[in-house]
Amino acid sequence: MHPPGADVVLIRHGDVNTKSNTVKRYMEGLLAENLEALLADRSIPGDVEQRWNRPLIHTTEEHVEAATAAATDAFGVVSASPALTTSTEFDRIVEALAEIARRRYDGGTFAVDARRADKRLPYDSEDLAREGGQAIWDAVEGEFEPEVDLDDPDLTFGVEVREDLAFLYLESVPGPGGLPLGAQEHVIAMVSGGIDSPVAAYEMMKRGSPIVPAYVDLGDYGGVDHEARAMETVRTLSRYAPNFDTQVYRIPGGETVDLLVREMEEGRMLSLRRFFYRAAETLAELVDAHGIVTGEAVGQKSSQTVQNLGVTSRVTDLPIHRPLLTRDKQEITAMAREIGTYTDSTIDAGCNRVAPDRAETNARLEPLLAAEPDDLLERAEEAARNAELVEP
Ligand SMILES: Nc1ncnc2c1ncn2[C@@H]1O[C@H](COP(=O)(O)OP(=O)(O)OP(=O)(O)O)[C@@H](O)[C@H]1O
Repeated sequence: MHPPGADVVLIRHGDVNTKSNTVKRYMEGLLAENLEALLADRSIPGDVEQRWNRPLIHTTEEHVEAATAAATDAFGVVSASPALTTSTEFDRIVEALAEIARRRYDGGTFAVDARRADKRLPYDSEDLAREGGQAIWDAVEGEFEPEVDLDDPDLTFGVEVREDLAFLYLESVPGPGGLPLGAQEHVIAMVSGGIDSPVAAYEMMKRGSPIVPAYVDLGDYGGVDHEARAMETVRTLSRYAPNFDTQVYRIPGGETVDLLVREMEEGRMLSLRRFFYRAAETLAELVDAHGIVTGEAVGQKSSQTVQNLGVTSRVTDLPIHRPLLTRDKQEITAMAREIGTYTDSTIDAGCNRVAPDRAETNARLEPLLAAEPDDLLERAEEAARNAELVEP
């Protein structure tokens, strides 16, 4: 809910503030660029201004909620508030609080949360909270019995006074937090048609790494539905990163999967993982990416036991980032719903169809290498070099 006449979105960042001044300025610049791109992509009119130590979006009341929603999709943003700008004059702020109360406060408890950045102003935040609170009380008293609750109010009147402007707001909408996209180097995001991998990719984006999505075409074991689902999730992720390229590298894996199914039983899934990781490593070299991200979690599948992750990971020197490593499926599913990548389609395709009846859970490297096709890794490297770049 925004105050009547709201004309600005106040944006707060968190981890960016822990950086040195030079790094902070750089990251704030990235955040401003990303915010501009999000607004443009969604056709929301608004100007991003880099003021004090945080960005503002100047817009109109008609667009202030949409601009707030766009801002809280930007990585690095901890929260955003649609706000009304006033002068820093004490009486003007108090009067504006009373006006907001008349229009927006219709029962329950309230509190005033006032902050003053400029200590040279002739009043302090306690003066604002006291006089502002009284003005709010007086404004609504004829309609209902107002009540103050400083611990857990139903409605908080936020006031932030800066050097030459004050901002009044009624809510702080949470954003993802993290760091602005582009603050870290690219990583290869292994995306399947499943629930987990898009969430894992999102988590890396949240820490500032743009993704290079890679999908391994599993031939008859994948299929158009499987691929379509992977592409759809990448499209959803790209909405968070409109100024970054999210075309997908489709890596041909059908023939290798057929070979593994024909020639291997227990260790099949582990050799398939080794194929995936080596292909991702080769692709990373080609596109200058610096890591691989997957949706794996300890114990979620037989290929994801601690031993098996240990054995399969040795095929690459690149770090394999697994942001979901310790998460429960329920938690991952809830997150997928929140970021919009969840699909409840239950097509039986992908790695599940490749899995043998009796899968290895406690692999050792030497027997696995002895059992898998001799040219598995050459196949992976070649597949990555032959990857096709497709629009998601
Ligand atoms: N066809 C594929 N193309 C690219 N990466 C894949 C593919 N299949 C699996 N992966 C990667 O390997 C990880 C583990 O594979 P797993 O068999 O658990 O996938 P899934 O259950 O089909 O999908 P998800 O893990 O996304 O829910 C995935 O999270 C993903 O990062």
